Amino acid sequence: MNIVFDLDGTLVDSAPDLMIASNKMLRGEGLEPLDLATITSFVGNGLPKLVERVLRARGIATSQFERLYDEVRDFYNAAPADESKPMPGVMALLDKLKADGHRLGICTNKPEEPARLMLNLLGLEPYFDTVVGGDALPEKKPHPAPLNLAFERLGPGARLYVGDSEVDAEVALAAEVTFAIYAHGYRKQAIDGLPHDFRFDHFEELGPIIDTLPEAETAA
Ligand SMILES: O=C(O)COP(=O)(O)O
Ligand SMILES: [Mg+2]
Repeated sequence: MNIVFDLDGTLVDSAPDLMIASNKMLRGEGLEPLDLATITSFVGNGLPKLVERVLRARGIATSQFERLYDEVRDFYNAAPADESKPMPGVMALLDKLKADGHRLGICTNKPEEPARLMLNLLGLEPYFDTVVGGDALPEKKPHPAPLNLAFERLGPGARLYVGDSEVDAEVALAAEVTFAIYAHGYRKQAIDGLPHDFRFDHFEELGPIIDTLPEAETAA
């Protein structure tokens, strides 16, 4: 079947490098760094939105956005995977899914350039037939267009989306695809309040869930 994954907080614990890039920018402005929990709470709506939230948290005028966004982006593109790691069990799951013949894709709100760099540095890129980044289309998740594009690129077949956040629950609903939510990502609300078909606490639980899904039917 066709399986599309979210990236930050789902496949990869990526917040540490987002924090480092943001804090390099803040240090350059003579401002205090932000901690990991704060930066983690800013992830999920794309890098421009994260930078916007960083500026707001440190009382920086929005007129400075373009210059400071470029700084964070350049710091991040230079080191997107120094401290970031695949979530526990991800590599074993991807090996199994590839061996079982599934087609895999990524739909992330992270811009495509750092997304691909990070995947490459972590050895994840070969598993994926497509990567749709947050700057691939004018719309970002939770708009269904990027997720639909990822599935269209994978071709016909049953569809499963795997993500970690409010944004992912919303986009799955909008795109009318089966949704599995990872319980230990960057979500802010309780899982029970988010629409989902499956939840899992460890990636070793996801293989058996996928094995129960019908292969043939094409999602609407
Ligand atoms: O907010 C981001 O930049 C990326 O987040 P996502 O991979 O969870 O979509
Ligand atoms: Mg995510």
